[in-house]
Amino acid sequence: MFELTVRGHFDAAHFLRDYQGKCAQIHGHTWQVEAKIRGEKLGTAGMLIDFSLLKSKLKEITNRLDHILLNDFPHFSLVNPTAENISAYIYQEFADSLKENEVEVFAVTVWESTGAAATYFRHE
Ligand SMILES: Nc1nc2c(c(=O)[nH]1)N=C([C@H](O)[C@H](O)COP(=O)(O)OP(=O)(O)OP(=O)(O)O)CN2
Ligand SMILES: [Zn+2]
Repeated sequence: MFELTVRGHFDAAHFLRDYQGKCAQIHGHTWQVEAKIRGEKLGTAGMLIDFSLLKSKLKEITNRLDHILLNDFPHFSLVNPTAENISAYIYQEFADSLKENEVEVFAVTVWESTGAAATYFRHE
């Protein structure tokens, strides 16, 4: 089994509903995103899947979230734009974008700051 890792980032504002504390106020983060892909079969070039393809697909997703107020983004109108919910959103979108490829999106981690991150992965 092979595991590949690609990283991206986006800058966005958010505020947390149902939350007592400073994060209930609008504020921003540079969100770092890390996605892990797993698979067994290498192609003839010796690659599981091209890093450039993974990075461009991840960028297409992070670009949707870049320089916006996350609370205005349709997906986050019902669920709070926490690191947890953002990692689950990116996981699902990334997995959908790779469904034609013989790889599995294993996990997506979203770092809200250097000291705090949330990871989404599917429990077997
Ligand atoms: N489990 C989660 N907890 C919190 C989340 C989250 O997404 N998941 N988000 C927040 C806030 O967005 C907040 O911006 C981050 O809070 P906090 O780390 O307390 O604040 P700072 O980045 O300013 O860090 P300092 O250590 O206070 O400088 C809160 N919790
Ligand atoms: Zn925040």
